[in-house]
Amino acid sequence: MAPTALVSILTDPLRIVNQLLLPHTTEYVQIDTIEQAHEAIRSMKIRGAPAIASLAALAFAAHISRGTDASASFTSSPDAVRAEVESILAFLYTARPTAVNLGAATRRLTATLNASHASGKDARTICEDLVAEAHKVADEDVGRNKAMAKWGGDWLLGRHGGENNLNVLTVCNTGSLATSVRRIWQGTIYVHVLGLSVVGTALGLITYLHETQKLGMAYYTQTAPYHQGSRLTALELQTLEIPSTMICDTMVGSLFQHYKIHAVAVGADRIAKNGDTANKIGTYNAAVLAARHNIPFIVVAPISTVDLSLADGSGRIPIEQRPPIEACLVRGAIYPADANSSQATVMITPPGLTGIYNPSFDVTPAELITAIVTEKGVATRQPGELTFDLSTVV
Ligand SMILES: CSC[C@H]1O[C@H](OP(=O)(O)O)[C@H](O)[C@@H]1O
Repeated sequence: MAPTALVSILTDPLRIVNQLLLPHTTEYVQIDTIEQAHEAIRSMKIRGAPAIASLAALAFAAHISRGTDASASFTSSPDAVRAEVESILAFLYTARPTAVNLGAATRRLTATLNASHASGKDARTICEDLVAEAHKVADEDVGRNKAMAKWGGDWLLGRHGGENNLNVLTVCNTGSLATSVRRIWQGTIYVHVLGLSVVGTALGLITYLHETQKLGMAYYTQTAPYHQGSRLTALELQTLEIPSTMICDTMVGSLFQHYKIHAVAVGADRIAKNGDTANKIGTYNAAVLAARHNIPFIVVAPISTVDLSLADGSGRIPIEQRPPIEACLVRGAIYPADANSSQATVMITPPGLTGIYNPSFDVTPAELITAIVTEKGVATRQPGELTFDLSTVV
């Protein structure tokens, strides 16, 4: 029974659901300041490349709006606005290094600032332009996710000759919790309302197959150590009653040996010009095994994830090294858990353990990727080519 939408009756301008506590605890965190937005991204209370960019944009918009309402010092002149905006965007950009969407959003808002400033607008008008653009950053996600889901789903169905009951593996979480779902409730803004239909990127493709009666089974990896799969993808697929099977990260090879898998579909945090793709740690493993088993490997991500300034991903994509302690802990509930279970964090390693490698992402070379899907369409490599020409999908 899908739960009804858990909507927080809010009296504050901006809140997010704290994804560190899902699925056992649904807690909304109030984001009042740029610093709180930075901390929420850094600590992964909110995560997912597009969702990170949307929160940054909405927190930025709230800050600017409050400033103009309170006639803050930075609204005294266009130059004062510029100084404030550049400082805020530079700070937000430092929250997490790998996902390019955050950087794309800050560059987009900087472009709006420069255009408004250069056109001689007064301080308040520049601020209004910035707030409008920031809201667009947050609101564009849902429409483009639906477009990607259809492009990718139709491409895969075409690849399999109209076969029904496709089995698709995904890694990490790429549903509505990783993208932007902004709702206005009684005049306030909130991001992520549980129970809403999952769209997302790769999980959007899976949802599209389900909604068109073409999905057999959605497989997903637990995705340790944050457990985006066990905690978030499991919650989203259960909520929408999509047939799904969870596997441990180490089981991808066995799954491919013993079950018919029609595709692997994953999201992305940064795609280089040649198609090399940074995504959640474990994605490269799945890509190597998919190639070994001749399984199509599909990357689904919005255009804002493509970084054309990078020729390729070899050594050029910053890979976030998360705190070692995060690989020693598991967040969940005391077993047996039920709907009223309270949150628990358990250490699984000996106290004081040292020597821990904990990269949050890896890079999958373009040659292991079969298709890259954006809201503009599907790119595939030309026969014999090891890299992509992404010009048709950006
Ligand atoms: C819709 S893209 C989500 C993308 O972000 C995840 O990383 P994290 O949970 O650390 O933000 C993962 O790489 C997903 O593919």
